[in-house]
Amino acid sequence: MPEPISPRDRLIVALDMASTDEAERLIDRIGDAACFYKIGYRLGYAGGLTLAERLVGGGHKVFLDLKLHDIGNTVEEGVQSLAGIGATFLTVHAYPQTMRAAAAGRDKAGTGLKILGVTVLTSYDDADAQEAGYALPVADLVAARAAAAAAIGIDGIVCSAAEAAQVRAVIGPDRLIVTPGIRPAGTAIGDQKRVVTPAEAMRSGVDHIVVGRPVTGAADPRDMARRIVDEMAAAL
Ligand SMILES: O=C(O)c1cc(=O)[nH]c(=O)n1[C@@H]1O[C@H](COP(=O)(O)O)[C@@H](O)[C@H]1O
Repeated sequence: MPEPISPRDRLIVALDMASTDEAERLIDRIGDAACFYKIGYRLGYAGGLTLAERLVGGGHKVFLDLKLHDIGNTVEEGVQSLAGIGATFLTVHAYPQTMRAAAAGRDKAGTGLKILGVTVLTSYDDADAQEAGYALPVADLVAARAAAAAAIGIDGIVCSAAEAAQVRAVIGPDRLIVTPGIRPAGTAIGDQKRVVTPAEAMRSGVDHIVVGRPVTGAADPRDMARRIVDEMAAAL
């Protein structure tokens, strides 16, 4: 069975900010209320990879959310380059060829970096999936991609907590489930469609939740991070 994860380690704050200065100011304000940060497109393309190394050096955990998807050789080599940063997680889109290449890059690098397969984005509902050419309902597509990820040896799955129970049944107890689309009660949903509260996510067997705007846009981000951690702790 996997090691127990503390409620604070379960919260991953998405640093979707325009600059590393802005991100570092937010991390200072949050203080010890969080220790795990996600760097995605916005910050990653604005100096975020250098910040990632600094954060790892300072004892934080980092999730590189770069959602790689390309020909196999490019993905494998990209993963090998990123593995040296010392991040805990890296995302790739959950297409079998892409996941096999990412697993090969991870294994060649041997740094302990874990690969997460992004199944179906939490901003998609069934109509969005249909528009993109998929006949399956989102939940079935998520389960199929999670099964492929597990068979390939991917370390964890990104999906909505709404599908966590179905995904857990497919991937077993040892792989991770990481869920964005988290909205504490009373916070704005924005462009997300498959949203779940922190407590519901814990009750459905999720390992980590990713929270961006509800924390980064809060009047008091430290207080919001603490409330989310407390809500998870009470639900576990
Ligand atoms: O891979 C991700 O992290 C991700 C996958 C997904 O399906 N949905 C999703 O929202 N994300 C990311 O999770 C974060 C959610 O941010 P908020 O909607 O502001 O909480 C963003 O940085 C997204 O890029």
